[in-house]
Amino acid sequence: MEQIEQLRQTLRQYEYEYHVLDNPSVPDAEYDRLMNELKNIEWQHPELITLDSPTQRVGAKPLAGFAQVIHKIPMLSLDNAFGDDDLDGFLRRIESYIHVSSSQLTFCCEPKLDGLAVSILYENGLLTRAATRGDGTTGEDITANIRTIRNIPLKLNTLNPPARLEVRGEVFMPQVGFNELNEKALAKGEKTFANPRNAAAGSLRQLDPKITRQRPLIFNAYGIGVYESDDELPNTQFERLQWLKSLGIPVNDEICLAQGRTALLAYYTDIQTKRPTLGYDIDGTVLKVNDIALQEQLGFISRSPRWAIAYKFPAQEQMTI
Ligand SMILES: Cc1ccc(Cn2cc(C(N)=O)ccc2=O)c(C)c1
Repeated sequence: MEQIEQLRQTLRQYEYEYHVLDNPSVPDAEYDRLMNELKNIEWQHPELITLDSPTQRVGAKPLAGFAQVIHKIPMLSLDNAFGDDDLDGFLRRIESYIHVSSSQLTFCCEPKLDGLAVSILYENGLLTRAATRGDGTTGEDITANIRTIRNIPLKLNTLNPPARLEVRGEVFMPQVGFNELNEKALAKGEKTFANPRNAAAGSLRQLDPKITRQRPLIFNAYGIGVYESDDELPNTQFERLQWLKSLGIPVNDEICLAQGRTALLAYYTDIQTKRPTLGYDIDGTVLKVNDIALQEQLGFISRSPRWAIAYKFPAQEQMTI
């Protein structure tokens, strides 16, 4: 591999360690030195610049507007009729539909991140397009802004990438970053955001990626949309998320498997207990039937899946300031 690609791969590895594993192997100054070295080489030889170079995270100029993106596979939102249902209603519907006791069913359980759902498309391993959920069918093209989020890889960490992989997940802003952003905005007499979710939404809807780049945004994947490859995907939700992780895509650390009602309640309670210490806003948990074939058999009730609910916490009493 030629020297410049070796340098890029090293920088990708350092970014992965720092932004995804939160465990850098080199000091910031060393990363900075190598990044400046790459920038100099590309400055002298612009013809060598590639879409997936670590230097290509910030778009050149602000957009005039956002193009529309049609989602081939609708992006569902769990906040609908059956979304935040009670657990027993959810389990009963499954049992009566596929005649299996819920005590025999394994669920993939994850925290319900309070951010913005996005779709990120990788073609032959390169990040080529990203979009908001929008109304589930039509979203906005926010590729330039998504490329600035440091824990989102511009290139998948695999020697044989799928022809097409659409990664779905949540972009959110940690509470510390949110508070710092609002303090800075106050100091500059700019508008502040009501909560981290609004701050994340506002940051992704910036027409200038240089502004988005300065916002402390984090991405966590929770699913797969379009997939085109000679290889099959794993058969369960949990294994698919592990596979995404192996490609360098960040997945939340609180995701676990639980079998049966008691284990589901234990997960729900565990996350509720952890909630104040996570460092980011969540508004409950998302419980999904783990087996993909079962998910497909269960399908959807009108627009909401029979195989998943957002099992949310009681609304928190509003802060009185
Ligand atoms: C000057 C400078 C450069 C880089 C960083 C943060 N950081 C560090 C690494 C690293 N150590 O592998 C990788 C990516 C990255 O973004 C800071 C805070 C300041």
